[in-house]
Amino acid sequence: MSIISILLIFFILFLSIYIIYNRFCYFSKRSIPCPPVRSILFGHLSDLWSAKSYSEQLHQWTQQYGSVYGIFEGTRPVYVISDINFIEEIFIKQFARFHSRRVTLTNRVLGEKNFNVLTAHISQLWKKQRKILNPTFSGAKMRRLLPTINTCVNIFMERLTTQTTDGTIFNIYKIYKRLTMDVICRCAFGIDTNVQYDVYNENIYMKKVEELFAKDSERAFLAKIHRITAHTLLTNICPIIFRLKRYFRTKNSPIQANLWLMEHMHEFIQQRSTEEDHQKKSIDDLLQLMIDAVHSNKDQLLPTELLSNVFIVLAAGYETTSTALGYCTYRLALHQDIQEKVYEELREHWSANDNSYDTIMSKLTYMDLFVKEVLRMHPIAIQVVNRQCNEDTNVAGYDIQKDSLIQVDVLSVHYDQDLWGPEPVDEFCPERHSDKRHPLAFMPFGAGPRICIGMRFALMEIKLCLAQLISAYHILPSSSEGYKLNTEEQIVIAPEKVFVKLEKRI
Ligand code: HEM
Repeated sequence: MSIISILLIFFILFLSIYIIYNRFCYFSKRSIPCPPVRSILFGHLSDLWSAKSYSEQLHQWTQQYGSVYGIFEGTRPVYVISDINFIEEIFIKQFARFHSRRVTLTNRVLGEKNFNVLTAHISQLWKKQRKILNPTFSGAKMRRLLPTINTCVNIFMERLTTQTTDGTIFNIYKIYKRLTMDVICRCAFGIDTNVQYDVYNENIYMKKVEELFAKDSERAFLAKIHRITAHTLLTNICPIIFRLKRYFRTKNSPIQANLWLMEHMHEFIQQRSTEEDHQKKSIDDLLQLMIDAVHSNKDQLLPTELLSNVFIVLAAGYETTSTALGYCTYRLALHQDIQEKVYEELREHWSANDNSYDTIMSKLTYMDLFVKEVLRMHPIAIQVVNRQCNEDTNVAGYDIQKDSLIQVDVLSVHYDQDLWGPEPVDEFCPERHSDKRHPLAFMPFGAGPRICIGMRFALMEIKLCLAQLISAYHILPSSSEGYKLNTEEQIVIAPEKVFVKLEKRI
């Protein structure tokens, strides 16, 4: 080897080390604290992926490094924030510069034409979709869906009577999953999948959606590599490899389940478009509402965008809501006094025949405080509460470079004594929500213009189900001592199981 080649190799090596070193100085140059970097390839991702819980790890670092600190995804800087003013700047005041979330491998594989309102990272695209979809989730439209949800809850109650006899301990979370799947399939596509009666676990949609959530698709090997190459010249390499892999049909990955579901959702839309106008008029589901919204809007959605949004409603509406119901039930079993207060309120203001939207959403004020406290203590989908910086800017005195990422540490916000005192933040206390708090202190559904579009839908479903359940049954913990939940974090932070006993109220 000539001396020139050796020098060249050394030069390239030196230059690469210099560039990487320089990248890792991003936060120290800005006097922002940063945990030690243990992997020059993955940055802090190796710590986060090996931690039991991604969100707990961020929360732990916040306690060590403060309410604004930095970590690296590969060499990409990520601001982890729980400072309320910083959050307000990003999510509201400077939203135009932070309109998108992290772009994942799934987004890249599906491509721009398949973006939905959750994944769209191009401002115009997201704005157009959100504008078209917002009316679909309005209070008035939710009112129309309430009877359908009620039908599903009635089946749920029926299943409870046949599956449980007094005193039997059982995992109610499993039954909630079937309920929310039934609700979303009926409300979104008007189809009765019979999933609540599917005792042999044969429902294919249920199976595919479970696969979708079984593993965090962002932790698959290729997705991990994508996370570190996404903002380098190698950005397209992982999507290309994935497509090749798909060609050779690798089974059971969440992305495969995603593609399978998309292909089958397509059939529903096709079927709906062949129906006569007079048939469609009698249909009250989200799909039809979306189709109507598309036609009444001059910025039309592409058929692929419509499909992708139909899919995201199914995916986002299932796991999150069943998990919220699981946590609510756990808290009711644990705090019998609070359960009695919810029950008393129901006796006073609600009857099974009066399932009006206004009663459920406005009259049950203690139920509202209770659900809020559950979601404060058990926020579910907090990894998605992130924003990407699309233009260099200054936020609260910090210079933020284009392409860096902002991740909100929601756990630290929800457990901040200054925001949630004077009662200790580890105490379950629904009443604390009666006091006026900073609007961004409560972020289970995110915040700002990109807040969860299905929030109203989810709350309606949760409250209606709890109203029926608490009126009919006394919920008891499965054990009198050490009644605890084991949780695991994939895309959502979910309990493994929620064991309870039910006793019929007289
Ligand atoms: C308890 C239940 C739910 C929780 C905790 C939850 C949580 C969240 C969170 C944290 C976000 C991110 C918001 C942000 O970045 O600021 C989000 C976005 C979203 N959620 Fe939900 N969600 C729930 C139920 C639902 C339901 C039932 C649907 C649909 C029917 C839904 C559809 C969506 C969509 C489409 C987005 C993306 C909105 C956008 O980017 O414009 N979610 N959700």
